[in-house]
Amino acid sequence: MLGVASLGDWLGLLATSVFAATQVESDAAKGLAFGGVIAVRLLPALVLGPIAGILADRFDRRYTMVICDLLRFVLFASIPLVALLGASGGVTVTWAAVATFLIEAVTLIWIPAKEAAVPNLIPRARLEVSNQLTLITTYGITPVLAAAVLAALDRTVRGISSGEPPAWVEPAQLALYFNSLSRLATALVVFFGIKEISGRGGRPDGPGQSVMKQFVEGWRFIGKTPLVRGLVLGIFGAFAGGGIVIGTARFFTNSLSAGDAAFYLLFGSIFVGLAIGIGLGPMVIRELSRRRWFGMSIVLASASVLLLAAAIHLSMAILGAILVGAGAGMAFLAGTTLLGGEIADEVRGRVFAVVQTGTRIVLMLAISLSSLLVGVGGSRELRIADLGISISSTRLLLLAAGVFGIFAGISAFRQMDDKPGVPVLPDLWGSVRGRPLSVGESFARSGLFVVFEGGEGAGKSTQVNRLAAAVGEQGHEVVVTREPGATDIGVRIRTLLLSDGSGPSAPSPRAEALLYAADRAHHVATVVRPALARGAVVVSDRYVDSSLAYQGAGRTLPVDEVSWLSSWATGGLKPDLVVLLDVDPAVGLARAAGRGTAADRLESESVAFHERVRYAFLDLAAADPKRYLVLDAALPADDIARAVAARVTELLAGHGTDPGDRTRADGETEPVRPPKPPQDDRMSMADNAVEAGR
Ligand SMILES: Nc1ncnc2c1ncn2[C@@H]1O[C@H](COP(=O)(O)OP(=O)(O)O)[C@@H](O)[C@H]1O
Ligand SMILES: Cc1cn([C@H]2C[C@H](O)[C@@H](COP(=O)(O)OP(=O)(O)O)O2)c(=O)[nH]c1=O
Repeated sequence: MLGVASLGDWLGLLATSVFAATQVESDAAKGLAFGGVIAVRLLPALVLGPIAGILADRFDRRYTMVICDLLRFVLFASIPLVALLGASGGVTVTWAAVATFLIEAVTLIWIPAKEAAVPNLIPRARLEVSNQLTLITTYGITPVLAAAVLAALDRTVRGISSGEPPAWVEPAQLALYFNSLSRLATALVVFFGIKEISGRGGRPDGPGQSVMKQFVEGWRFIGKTPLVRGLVLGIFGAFAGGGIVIGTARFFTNSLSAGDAAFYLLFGSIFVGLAIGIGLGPMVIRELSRRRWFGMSIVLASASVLLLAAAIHLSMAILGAILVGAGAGMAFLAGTTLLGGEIADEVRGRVFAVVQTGTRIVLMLAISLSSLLVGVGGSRELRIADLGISISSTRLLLLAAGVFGIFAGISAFRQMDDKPGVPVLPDLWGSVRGRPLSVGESFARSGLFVVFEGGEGAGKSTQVNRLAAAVGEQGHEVVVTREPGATDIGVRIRTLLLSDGSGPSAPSPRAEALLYAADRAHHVATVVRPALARGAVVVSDRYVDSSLAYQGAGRTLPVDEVSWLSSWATGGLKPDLVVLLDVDPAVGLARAAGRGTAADRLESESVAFHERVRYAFLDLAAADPKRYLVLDAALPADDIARAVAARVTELLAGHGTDPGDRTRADGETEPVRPPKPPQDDRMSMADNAVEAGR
């Protein structure tokens, strides 16, 4: 209903401002005229915005909406009726202006009441979809539709009446009647159909607070709540960027030596972008944190303004405009949804009023100032003859707006980030593919976490014990542990995983991956983290990499899915050092067989399986060489033990002897002081091993 009713508004704004601009000659005057019309249209927001918010919070929102719509019904209808009743041209035009002003004023009161009511009607999870619909009809489809409908109406009327049509079927008048009736319909639907808008029993008397106090309180709430402040500033920033693009578009198309058609194309592109952003945005980013999405969208919009500033061809400018629209649309959608979902009912009306008043004022200032500025500066431009580009004031303004917007986006992002420490781009990428990164559980950690990895019979158990003895001798608390099976629950999981040979009783690959992850989650929570928090050196026989190698490469499950599962299980805990004992599967399996115990379910896998596992381990090590010590497992056990002890001693020294000074919040973050790369003979051993693996 809202979408249909706002049909004429957009076209009106555009048409009048262009019309005004064509009435004067000089560039500066054009700028002034274009900006001036828009400024006048948006002026009522300044006066009425604050009042609207208080009305929405103080009185029954349903009655506010119904009264506003009835007023608009009368006002819209009055414009053509005055002319029909035979008023003189001057009176008609004056009344049209007065009525438009009044309609604008009433709309200002209607919107916050409606916006504040919506979150009460719709479950939170559906809020985004509802906003999507409202915004896309208001900003995305309607302006385009309005142009099409008006053009079609015009042609039809002229076609039927062949010649000058009678006054009452003038397309513009028909559109006004249409507007008028759609308002009446909205009023009736809201009054009889959506009684729930009144909320919890209505609020006929409003809270017992003075209007002034309510006003001040609303502003204080916005200023003091970081999320709301970030949202409000971010939305303003997005509108300022959009405003500058609209305000400069006319002159910008000139600097591309493109005509009026190009201007309309550029203007239309912004709205196409808005529709794309609002309509498709949520589908693309899926589970991404909405708070992060908001900041990122503003950065996207601003960066696209930069693209626009640098555009040397109309196609580049159109792409820029579409992206500006998409970014602004997504920011607007995310912002509105966050505001609706996270702000208490009592202050919601005022916050929405500030947003709508603010956006109008920001838009007004951005459009009028920028069109004025480029109008004045339009004649001064620097031609770079060879490239055929002119560096006009328009481009400089766009450049400044883009840079400013990027800073605004980043600062909004920082203020309200709900996943601190989680890297931004991997999170975005993961979300697009349906697996957002989770926040690393933070805890104060002062110990050292060393993990041994490698194939069967590589000598991990042997080396774990050797290292534990060596570190213990240095006076550190050592916790020796392993996966799977270091806890009571783990022992039971281990039985499920490794006994029961093959056939239908064996877990399926995904079940196997989940069981290892379950063992790991419990192990990390009950053994590893508490020990690290105490400052102990934790030495584990296998950890996450085993899952990546065995379940990922071995069972050929997607490695990034297994990785995500493990990082969810561990809350992002990464080892400080992974010692990879690289062994030829033939050698390792023979050694394992030599232990005299029966081969378990995984040991019985094919040689090809174990080959895949081996190369997966080597790939992981090659991807993060700082964190890994790769050793050839064929070396004598004593040599290996010495190399490992040396590296761990170095790490312990690097952390300082007092474990207390290494307190940090752990997560996906690297250690504060990353271990130094291996030196001397250990280096050559590592290289040999990696070399052997290639
Ligand atoms: N560096 C080494 N050289 C030769 N044999 C070794 C070496 N390290 C361990 N072994 C032997 O290989 C077998 C498997 O060792 P183990 O530590 O149990 O490996 P894993 O825990 O990796 O399966 C044991 O019999 C052990 O004595
Ligand atoms: C930790 C882990 C182990 N495994 C496998 C590797 C081993 O074959 C098996 C048990 O490992 P392990 O305890 O090292 O057995 P052993 O001491 O007999 O060598 O579990 C995985 O497949 N995924 C994992 O995440």
